[in-house]
Amino acid sequence: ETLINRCPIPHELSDKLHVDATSIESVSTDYGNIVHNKPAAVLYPTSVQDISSLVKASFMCCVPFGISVRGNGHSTHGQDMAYNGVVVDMKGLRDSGKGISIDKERRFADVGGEQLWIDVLNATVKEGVSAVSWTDYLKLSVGGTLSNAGISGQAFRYGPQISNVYEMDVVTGKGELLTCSRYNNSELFYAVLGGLGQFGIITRARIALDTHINRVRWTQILYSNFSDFIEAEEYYISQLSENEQRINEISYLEGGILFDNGTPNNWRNFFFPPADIPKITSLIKNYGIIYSVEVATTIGSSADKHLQRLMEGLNNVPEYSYAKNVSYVDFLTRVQITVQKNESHPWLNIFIPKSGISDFNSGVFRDIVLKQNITRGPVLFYPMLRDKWDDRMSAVIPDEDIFYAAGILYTSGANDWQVYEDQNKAIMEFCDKYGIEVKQYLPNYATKNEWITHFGSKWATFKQRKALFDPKNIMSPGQRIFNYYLN
Ligand SMILES: Cc1cc2nc3c(=O)[nH]c(=O)nc-3n(C[C@H](O)[C@H](O)[C@H](O)COP(=O)(O)OP(=O)(O)OC[C@H]3O[C@@H](n4cnc5c(N)ncnc54)[C@H](O)[C@@H]3O)c2cc1C
Repeated sequence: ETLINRCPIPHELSDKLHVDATSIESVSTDYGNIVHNKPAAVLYPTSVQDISSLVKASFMCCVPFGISVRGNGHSTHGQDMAYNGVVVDMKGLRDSGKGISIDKERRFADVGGEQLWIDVLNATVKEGVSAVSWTDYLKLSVGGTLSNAGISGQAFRYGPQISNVYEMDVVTGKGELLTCSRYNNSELFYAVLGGLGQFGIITRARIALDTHINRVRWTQILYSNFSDFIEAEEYYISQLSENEQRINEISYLEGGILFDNGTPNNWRNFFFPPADIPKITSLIKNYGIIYSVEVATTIGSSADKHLQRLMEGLNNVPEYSYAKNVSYVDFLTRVQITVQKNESHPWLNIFIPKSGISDFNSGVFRDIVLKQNITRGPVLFYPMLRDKWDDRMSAVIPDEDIFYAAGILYTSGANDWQVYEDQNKAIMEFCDKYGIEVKQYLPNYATKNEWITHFGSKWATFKQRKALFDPKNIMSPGQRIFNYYLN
């Protein structure tokens, strides 16, 4: 018998709660294809009221059942699952075709938590506006990225996506629907942003917009030397990070590490011209590792001016650079992914304090990743500024003004993901041994003590907020923070 059978479920949900094998299977795996957990049922809500009724039913029950939200299933370690509980598949709400409303004058969009960023982009661009902070890949749900942070090459300037939210509607772990912002129910607002789904379900977020820029210059500059690469990245962000007015200017910067593991056009739709690929491949073979700075700027803007300096060279001239002009929509949709059925994705995403990046380069990129030579997939490495994040939010970042986001985005066969997880473990152990205080992004831990260490000084507040908004530990059990013993 499953827990849900012991709880009275409101009559109006009976058609929307599915227990058939196809529905159960569809939410028992995720992008990672590593963890597989079956829920007792899947809810396909057609209204916010459905979500609230379900959470209330669990909350009122003597033995509550766990409830997870599946935005678009792009977790890598079962964070979106609910063993023996109920998964709320937000697809149900998305299918209703509503959920994005734009206020062009006041520069914001009210967006359902179930909406995908690609749909937000398409809807806003039609009105000549768009969001300021993005993720690399856009088939992610608004609720899913706001529960983590939502990062990409715009974050150094505009902050992560969680820094660009004005207001939200949230169904808490008690089933109440509350509106929250910095000024109203602020404790809930800060808890939910970066809160790993622990406090409730985001059903609406009010997102900051700016004028949509039609075209950008998209540039990639290659360095053979780590310090030149870092100097270039930090030069660019230091020139542009001030609170300049956001008008009419795009500036995006990400860094990547190129290994000799396939095509240097990894992940990106199309970047280097085919004729140049042999030259780039031989550069990589020559050096073992090539560092790449990828920039997008509004053509003719001050960002473009700083880019010119990079192309000409700071202390050293780059090995290679390539630029083309594209529409901003083409740029934002550059990451196109097709997933093969037998693939797993044991990804590791971490934030590294600036003081540790040089050791990280030699100890991790050179001594672990290059030597083991199992990494097939993009490796990202780019800087962020702490002051673009709000420390009152649940998201956890290193305690230094500049820190780097590293993403080691493996693709493995279905059965050999453990080899990659072992490499991830070796990376974390290296950082631990050399005192590099990294923080996992999209965190995944097996024990409560590891979670306590992860949250550090934020743990007490996180726990307090959990007691306030989800006192029965109903929400997002797949994250294994408060009910880690379940999976
Ligand atoms: C191919 C790919 C590319 C990615 N690129 C980026 C990137 O560039 N930048 C970046 O920051 N991240 C990136 N991610 C990570 C991604 O942001 C997270 O995995 C995110 O959780 C996925 O969104 P989703 O909608 O698929 O969430 P799901 O996997 O469906 O849900 C994950 C968890 O998020 C929480 N959640 C989801 N919806 C809600 C809601 N409405 N209310 C409250 N909590 C909710 C819940 O805890 C849920 O269990 C990428 C992931 C993949 C697979």
